[in-house]
Amino acid sequence: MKLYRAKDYNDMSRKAANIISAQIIMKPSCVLGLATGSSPIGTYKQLIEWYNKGDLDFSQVKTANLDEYKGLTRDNDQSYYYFMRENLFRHVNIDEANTNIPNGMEPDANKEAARYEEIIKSLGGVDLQLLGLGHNGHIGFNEPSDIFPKDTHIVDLQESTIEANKRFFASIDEVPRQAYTMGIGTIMRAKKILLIVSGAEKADILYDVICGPVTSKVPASILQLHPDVTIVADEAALSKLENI
Ligand SMILES: O=P(O)(O)OC[C@H]1O[C@](O)(CO)[C@@H](O)[C@@H]1O
Repeated sequence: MKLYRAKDYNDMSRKAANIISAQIIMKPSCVLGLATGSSPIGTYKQLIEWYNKGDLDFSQVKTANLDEYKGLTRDNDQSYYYFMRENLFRHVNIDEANTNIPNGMEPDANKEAARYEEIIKSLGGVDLQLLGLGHNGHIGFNEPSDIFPKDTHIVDLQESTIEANKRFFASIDEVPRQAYTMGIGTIMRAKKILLIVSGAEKADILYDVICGPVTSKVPASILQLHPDVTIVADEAALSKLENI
């Protein structure tokens, strides 16, 4: 694992955007695995800024998002489809046909999981997977459990995740209870992984991810076994890792 220390959220976002930009410049037709949540918003803003300056071209880039809430339509402002459109896609020259997000409205979970896994395969796999870190150690929506789920699947969200994400909804009752997510195997098959972490409330879990045992109780700890992981974390998130 390579670990880069950022001063704060903005510095983390700039460093992460630099790594993604380098990927796009070195392979214009790359496949980016993308994430939602608060963590990547600054990274996407920075990429948009560089695109507007003429420094980046997304015309050949393909994307596959990690996850999507089950039961939210694309025009629901809390769907991850909506999030990606508002926070990145509509601001750059990416072809919508080249963007992929699980279909939260597909009622047949097995069918949607198989379809999404097949799409990632047909893209030739993910070149660079961007990840945020859940407070309970989840990546995508792979919650702590007894196993590392292999492929894309449907998941029951844990109370702590529902609690953490209720800030985006009018009330906790509106937070979906299920989501489609890439599996841990899907994520681990990415050629490179970029994990971004910000804030003191992630310090304990980031310590477990980097220094703790590899365990499905802390899903992101599996990243210790990936050959090409870069972590960009700010000082607050790294506060339990002073000696590293
Ligand atoms: O960046 P946040 O908002 O802390 O969320 C962390 C992770 O949780 C999710 O939002 C899912 O709950 C992921 O998409 C994200 O990477």
